[in-house]
Amino acid sequence: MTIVVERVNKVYQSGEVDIHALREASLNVPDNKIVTILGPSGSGKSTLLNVIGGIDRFDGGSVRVAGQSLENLKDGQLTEFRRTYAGFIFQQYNLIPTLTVEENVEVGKELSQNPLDMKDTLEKVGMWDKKDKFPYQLSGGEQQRVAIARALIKNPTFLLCDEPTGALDEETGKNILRLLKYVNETYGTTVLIITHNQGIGDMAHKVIRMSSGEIVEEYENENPIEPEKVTWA
Ligand SMILES: Nc1ncnc2c1ncn2[C@@H]1O[C@H](COP(=O)(O)OP(=O)(O)OP(=O)(O)O)[C@@H](O)[C@H]1O
Repeated sequence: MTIVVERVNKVYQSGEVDIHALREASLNVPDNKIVTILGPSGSGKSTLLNVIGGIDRFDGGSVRVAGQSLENLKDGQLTEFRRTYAGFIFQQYNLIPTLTVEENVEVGKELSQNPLDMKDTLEKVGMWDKKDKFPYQLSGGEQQRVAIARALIKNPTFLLCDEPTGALDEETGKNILRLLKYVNETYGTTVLIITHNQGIGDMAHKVIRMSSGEIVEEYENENPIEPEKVTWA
């Protein structure tokens, strides 16, 4: 099991008010699977991803990822864990505007002790021929490919994707989903995808629905559909 989350709570203090971003959240993610996380805005999806990826600490419960219990790790160890195992992909790509495609991906490579080959990785995402371009010279879909390459070159155990197609049109978005599926199948990388697009759930092996910090639904798809066939919403 790549990821085991058990009764995790996360509380943010906002002035006098406590915000329960996660309430007793429990979840198992088997190895090499694609998991989609659905739920309304503010339901705790990003918080769950950040907890699993070692970005956020949590308030009780346990998270076991790639054989490590995150609640027991000191800050430096948590940073090391994040660098070694987790690849992050965001809606807004977060590329460094003053660096070329190759230099942006190099940033990911430098974080890893066991990186993949640069040319191989950029070829896999279809961006080798644009390796000397800057982000502003690329379309949204191309920028997201670079962001995926930056995460992928670390050779992570799992990819955490927060609305990876949220800024993209249907055709480009489906291309990105196809790439994520390809990465899952080729490298055995576990892929977690947060989305507001219900249809994306149909291409996942497992679907989780969150509401008010709780995981309220969890089911497995026997036959996940191809990304091209996803109903776009
Ligand atoms: N750093 C923070 N400080 C205070 N409250 C926070 C913080 N981060 C998240 N929250 C609150 O925790 C709750 C869960 O937020 P989270 O971002 O996990 O939800 P989400 O489901 O990912 O939402 P969205 O779909 O809008 O991104 C929300 O009420 C949010 O306002």
